[in-house]
Amino acid sequence: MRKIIIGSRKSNLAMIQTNWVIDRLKSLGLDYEFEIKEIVTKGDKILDVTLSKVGGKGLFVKEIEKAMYDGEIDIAVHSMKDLPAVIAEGLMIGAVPEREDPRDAFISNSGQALKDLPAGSVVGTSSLRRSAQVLAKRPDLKIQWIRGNIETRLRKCREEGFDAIILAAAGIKRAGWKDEIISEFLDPKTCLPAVGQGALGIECREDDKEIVDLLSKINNKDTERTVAAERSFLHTVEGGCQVPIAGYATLLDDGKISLTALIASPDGQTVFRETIVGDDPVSIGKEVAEKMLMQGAKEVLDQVKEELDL
Ligand SMILES: NCc1[nH]cc(CCC(=O)O)c1CC(=O)O
Repeated sequence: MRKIIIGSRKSNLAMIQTNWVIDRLKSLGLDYEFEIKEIVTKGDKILDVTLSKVGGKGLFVKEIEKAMYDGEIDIAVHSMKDLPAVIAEGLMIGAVPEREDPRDAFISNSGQALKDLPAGSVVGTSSLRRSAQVLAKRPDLKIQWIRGNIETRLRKCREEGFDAIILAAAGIKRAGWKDEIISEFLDPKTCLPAVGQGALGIECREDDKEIVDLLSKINNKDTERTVAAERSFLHTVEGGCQVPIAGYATLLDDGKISLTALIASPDGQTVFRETIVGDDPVSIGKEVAEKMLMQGAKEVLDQVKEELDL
């Protein structure tokens, strides 16, 4: 019997996600044993600067990928939205299970919705994507950077002068918090989710056929296709840095994919938003990206990268 070793960051959410995947794999009833190996990443160590300044995506994955190359672990469970658009050579996403709620959750101390918050209220987030979209709707609010895991942010929200914070609904739900702590589920029209938000990406070595085969059994085709469209958009526009970019795709009744993409300036004053419908995820992602870049989103992105010194 093969023992499969799964690498995980030690945060509460990472462990919950890893255990969720292990349960899914165990329920297949195959003869495997599973063990979790904790891995500390650079993103877990750096807590004092905004993520966008220290390299954004990839920060949570490098050490995990090294452990995979070294054969220390066989599988790694990632939040899809933390994965860079390009997966490291020799590794692959073996499964994208069914997506959790992709929306952002607005949590205010008063219980008020985003539109009802008094002018000058302080909203905590460390995501340029969220802050740009909040400021686009409510330029009268103040954004204050906040870091830490879900529990830390919820505590800081109450204790450190914030009026509200924004977190991914998926993380809150997976971590076992009740919907009642959420003041408002932000509609994708108000705050378009991050590429891959709410989905997990399960990484493995390409040449480990046994694991590739095993993971394919917990893949969800619909989630895989929609997330692939979002990631194709990300891949075409980005080049590895943290900018106010959002992408969210859904499946239509006729089987086509509808992909909405957004690129904004950090102050929310300039927003490019496009929806495109098609069959092939990779082509529509590329197409929507090229369209937006041509319409002027390229200048916005270049400006952001310059300001962040990327
Ligand atoms: N960048 C942090 C991160 N990466 C994945 C999640 C959880 C939700 C998900 O799977 O998208 C979160 C927390 C958050 O954004 O509130």
